[in-house]
Amino acid sequence: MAMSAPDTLTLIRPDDWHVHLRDGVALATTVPHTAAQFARAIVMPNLKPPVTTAAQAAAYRERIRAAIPPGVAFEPLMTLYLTDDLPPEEIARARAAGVVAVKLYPAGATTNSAAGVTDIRKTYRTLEAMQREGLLLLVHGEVTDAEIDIFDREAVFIERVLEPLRRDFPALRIVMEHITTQEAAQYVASSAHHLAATITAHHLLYNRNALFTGGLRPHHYCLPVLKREVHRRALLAAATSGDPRFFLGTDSAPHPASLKEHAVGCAGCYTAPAALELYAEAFEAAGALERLEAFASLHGPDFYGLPRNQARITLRREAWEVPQAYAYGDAQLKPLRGGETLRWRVQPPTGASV
Ligand SMILES: NC(=O)N[C@@H](CC(=O)O)C(=O)O
Ligand SMILES: [Zn+2]
Ligand SMILES: [Zn+2]
Repeated sequence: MAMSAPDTLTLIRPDDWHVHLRDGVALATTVPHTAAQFARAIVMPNLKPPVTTAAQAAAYRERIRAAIPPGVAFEPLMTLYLTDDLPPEEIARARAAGVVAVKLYPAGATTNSAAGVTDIRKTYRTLEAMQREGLLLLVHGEVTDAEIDIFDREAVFIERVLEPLRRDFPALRIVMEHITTQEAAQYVASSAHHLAATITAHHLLYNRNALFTGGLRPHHYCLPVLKREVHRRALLAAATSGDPRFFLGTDSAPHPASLKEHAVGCAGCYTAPAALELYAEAFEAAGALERLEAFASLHGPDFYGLPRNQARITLRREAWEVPQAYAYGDAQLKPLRGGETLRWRVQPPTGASV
């Protein structure tokens, strides 16, 4: 990594291996933010209705491309949404259309997961096709059983779902998305092959106290929910370890402010406008800024079997205030840290209002 001065950090342009861009008018806000920082992004398929066919993924990719600002290089990498009856035949079509992965949402686990998988065994023929065709499986790794405490759902998922799944599909490449616990970090770090994990900036920066500091903080609510400090530290250690199984996935997940600040508030933190700055803050606090490039720009493409990017991006130590809100169609979208000052800034600045 070129670190010409401690106040400047230049790295290969990163990719975001887990992002929600939504659809329709939302794309005018989300796509410029993500494309300003990231060369590529794995685009989540949990639209309403979900993206379940190769043709839908290709059409969605065109809508995203139409929202990329002129002169900006950005490639959306598309995913399909796994359901109990996603036909195995769709996998070859998906691969031919450039789809790189399929996303497993246990039914009821998170936003727009109602159409998700009710029993993993129902998807086995499709998983076989994925293993054969080389598509990755991305997982939201939480069980949904009402009797399992929300803070334990990730660890129980590993034991009950992921471990048997990996035994049954030893050649399937799996990414445990947005891991939040020490158990998940240890499980991934101790797995010999075909398993990796993404980590969000907010799970590196906050523990569950952030949900209740001075009152209920809906903009810190996401799924999997923030955990204890011991878990945050384990995630930070994993992200900064240099272990190629861990890489960047923001899980930037926009919702209108009115639905976040609501009696039944939506889960998701909007971090895209300052994503790299937030990661830089977390890595710097761990004394590991020199490890940011591998986590943000190298490990992801290596695991996905895609080329590393050529272009570079520079962060400068510069105080700037994150806008309180962005226009989001007719609604308002409040980013994480809105109205607060960050100490790193991507050059040229990207977090401005759209
Ligand atoms: N992370 C979240 O809290 N929300 C995501 C869904 C998800 O990634 O689980 C969303 O789509 O809003
Ligand atoms: Zn998720
Ligand atoms: Zn997500």
